[in-house]
Amino acid sequence: MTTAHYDAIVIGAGFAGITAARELGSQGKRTLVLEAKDRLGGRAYTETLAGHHVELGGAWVHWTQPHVWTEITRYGLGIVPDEKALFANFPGADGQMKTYPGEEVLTRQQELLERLFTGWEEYFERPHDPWFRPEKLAEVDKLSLRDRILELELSPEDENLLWGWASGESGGRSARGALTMPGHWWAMGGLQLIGFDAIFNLRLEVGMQKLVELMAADVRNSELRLDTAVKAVHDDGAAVTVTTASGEVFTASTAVVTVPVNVWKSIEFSPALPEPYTRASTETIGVPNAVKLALHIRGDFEGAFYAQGEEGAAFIGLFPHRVLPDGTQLVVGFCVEDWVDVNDPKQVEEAVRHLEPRAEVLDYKFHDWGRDEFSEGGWAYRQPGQLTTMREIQRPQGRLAFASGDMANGWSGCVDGAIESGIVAARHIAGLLDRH
Ligand SMILES: Cc1cc2nc3c(=O)[nH]c(=O)nc-3n(C[C@H](O)[C@H](O)[C@H](O)COP(=O)(O)OP(=O)(O)OC[C@H]3O[C@@H](n4cnc5c(N)ncnc54)[C@H](O)[C@@H]3O)c2cc1C
Repeated sequence: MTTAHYDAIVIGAGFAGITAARELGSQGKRTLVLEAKDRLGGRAYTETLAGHHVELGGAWVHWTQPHVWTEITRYGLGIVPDEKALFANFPGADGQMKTYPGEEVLTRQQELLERLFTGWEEYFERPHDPWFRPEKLAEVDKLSLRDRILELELSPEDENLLWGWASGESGGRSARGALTMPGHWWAMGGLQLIGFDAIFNLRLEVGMQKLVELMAADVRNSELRLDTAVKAVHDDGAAVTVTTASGEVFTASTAVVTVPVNVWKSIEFSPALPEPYTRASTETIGVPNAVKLALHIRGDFEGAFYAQGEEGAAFIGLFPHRVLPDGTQLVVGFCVEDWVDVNDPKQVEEAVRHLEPRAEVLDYKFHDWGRDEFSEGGWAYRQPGQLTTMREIQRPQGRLAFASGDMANGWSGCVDGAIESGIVAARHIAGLLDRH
């Protein structure tokens, strides 16, 4: 049993946790960071495939994302764009996969996205304060992406350009995803396509996990324990006691809980968390069945491509990443339901070939975020109604503050939002410590 006393215990060492620890350390507060995995980064997870960095978690960043861009500037990191798609495969009007010239179909898809968000400036007048116009938010927060696409009364071919996108981002079904999720990103990106589209293209040369490691190296007054899963958190009003899965006990004046929202329900909090917290965790914000794959492929075609399946496809999309000098390429795939066993290379190849029949899979790496007990889901993608109540789950409880990229005010669902959320939680905790 360990009894050392800290100012704050930070639970989780993803971007939110490391940011909170760095903020608190810079103000002279002593922290203990407890991380369940054997590495930093959480949903930022960089691997190597065919000799190149590939991201199995968060990948894309952009200068319109103020918090992550500050870190990129601070550490002087380079960025690389993904390969531009020369052709794109989508389901055509009859539902069968069809190849289009890349530029033509992607422009058409973008025009449809513009229609989806026409007039959207009314809803998020101040994007970093999504509740600024509550009466307007109430009008749209109840809608799913499916509701809005059906409202547009598009031709079957145009609808098919959107179903794969909408269902993929939503985590399997376009009826699951709240329209306000991409709508808020649209507002954050300057209420225009260019700002929205830009967040799906640039990655860090050194890999996303390296950024969190650089930030962690700058955390002062702190101890870090990896392989230390937290099982219980008790706030007795005077101090916080944290018990780990192996039975170790740590105490501190406060704690910052930065595990994903979906994981809250798996930790015993006493007193119990208020109902909105348990509801959000049980309903899920992070998409429940997210598998991300990095694939090394070759095929009898020139250049990079983009492919998007129909709603319900085994792989919801293939995104171009890098064409290698030998003509083979790295692509990224997402699988959002249990329709394919990603441990089985034959099933993976079949799913890839549904989207691009000429592709041959040489090798691949993946991470199943849904089955990962320390994330219980992938990227955050709220469901209808969840934005209206999100503010309730941001509130500190007693000596606990909560931080997560899943519930940021700004770029929720992104690394940027995780950093924002870590800063806000640390500010609250530092204030609490200073007052006592
Ligand atoms: C497949 C995928 C693709 C994505 N793509 C992008 C993208 O392109 N761009 C972008 O900006 N964002 C993207 N995201 C989202 C982004 O990765 C997350 O928003 C961000 O990394 C979340 O950071 P966090 O610190 O809030 O949570 P996490 O990174 O999940 O950190 C939480 C930490 O808590 C730890 N933990 C959990 N339970 C316990 C416990 N019981 N005890 C101790 N520790 C525990 C976890 O191991 C983890 O390290 C993506 C996410 C996924 C999964």
